[in-house]
Amino acid sequence: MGVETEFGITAVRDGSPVLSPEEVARYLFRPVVAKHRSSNIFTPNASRLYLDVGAHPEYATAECDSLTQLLNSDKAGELIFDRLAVQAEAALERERIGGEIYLFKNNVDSRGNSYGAHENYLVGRALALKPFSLLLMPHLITRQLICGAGIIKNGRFLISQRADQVWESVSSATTRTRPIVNTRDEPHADSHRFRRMHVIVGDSNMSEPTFALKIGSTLLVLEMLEAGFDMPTFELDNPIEYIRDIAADPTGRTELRLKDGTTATALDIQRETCAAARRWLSHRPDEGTPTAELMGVVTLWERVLYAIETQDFSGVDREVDWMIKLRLLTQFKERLGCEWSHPKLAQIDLAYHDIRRTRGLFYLLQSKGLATRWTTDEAIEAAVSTPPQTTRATLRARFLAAADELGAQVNVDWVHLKANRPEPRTVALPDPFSASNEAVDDLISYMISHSD
Ligand SMILES: Nc1ncnc2c1ncn2[C@@H]1O[C@H](COP(=O)(O)OP(=O)(O)OP(=O)(O)O)[C@@H](O)[C@H]1O
Ligand SMILES: [Mg+2]
Repeated sequence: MGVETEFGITAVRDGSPVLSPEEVARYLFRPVVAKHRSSNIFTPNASRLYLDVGAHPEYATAECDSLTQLLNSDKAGELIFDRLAVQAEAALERERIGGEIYLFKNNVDSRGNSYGAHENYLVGRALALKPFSLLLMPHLITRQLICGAGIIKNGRFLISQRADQVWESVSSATTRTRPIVNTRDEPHADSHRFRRMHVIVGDSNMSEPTFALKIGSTLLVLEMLEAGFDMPTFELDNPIEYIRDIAADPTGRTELRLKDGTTATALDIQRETCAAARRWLSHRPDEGTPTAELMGVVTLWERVLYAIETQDFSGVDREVDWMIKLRLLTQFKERLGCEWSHPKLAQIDLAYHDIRRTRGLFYLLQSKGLATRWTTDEAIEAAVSTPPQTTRATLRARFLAAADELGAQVNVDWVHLKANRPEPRTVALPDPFSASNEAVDDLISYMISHSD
């Protein structure tokens, strides 16, 4: 699995923006470009940092094979960017521009532009992607109840940011029509054995337990579908039609029409999916994400659905992003006696996603114990410099570290490691689960023996 996150960026001095977001992003990437002569690189933890044209710096985690490992890598990306932001602030200061840099881990900017949080799940090649994606669809459109990040939009509170931004269920395009599952066939692995399921409907999460719910629940559904486990199938008439209605309804009571003429609510779909996942736990092979970890996911999932059913969020409003945010916003709304459209509330909504640990509202809540943890600062810090040890990411990291030490010229992508000198030599890593490889050892020896 891997998660790609695009960030919003701005620099502010004396309350007003300085420089365009594109320019701020270039300041952010300056040390990266100085070292690598590129703004598209792999980091020592084997993840990818990327600045496309435009203003949304992206971090794509290394390949992970368990949930908490993935969470740590994702959170490490925030730290990597935050540290670059601190360096960029110093550069702005030196150049007498000044200002503080803000990086937002959200999905919609103040002008309504949307940017993504993409989830990648490896599945077997034997599955036909389109029917499989359709089976996954009921979960993907209703899971916002458990893992939405919340947003104020057009004078009301919605539970998900991305729900408003997708227009199709399954397709190969990412920008034109924005499908929920992207079928572009780029497995970044042996294409005879594997597929990469690219899910682009999720919100970026600040809360650790919410991230665990988003990834963990989807992983469990994928596992059940791949294993042919007996789970409820909801054949929706037109899934995409409902995604926005569900986002606007924190009660989960939105009724969805099924192909057989009956209806089910979003909450029904979540409850039955979660119940199947609970049963699956005692059948699944205990590999990849440990069953004990997924047990924690299912237990939280059940608690969140119960809170939605009873409309008493108090038991989980430190764990689910949209509930944490709703609670905070409601306090301010009552204090101000204002409508949802009040600009102060929009400001709070945005500040929730500020990744600076000492400034962002989410992190201030977390430091006060008002947002529960799933992992630890130590584990996240370790993931800044250390790759996942159980996937090919560890080979990439070793190769990059050796090249860095030797000053050797190399090129790397998800599948390939290439030493450029004296003669170009490439090693392919088509199996993401393979964490040792003699050819990589040989390639490193080759670099060592030809270093000056
Ligand atoms: N075989 C695989 N199965 C699942 N995930 C994978 C696999 N190989 C790589 N990944 C993950 O997929 C993500 C790829 O990120 P990247 O941003 O490079 O994706 P992309 O969709 O190919 O490209 P782009 O964002 O440039 O369109 C990473 O998080 C990586 O860990
Ligand atoms: Mg990407």
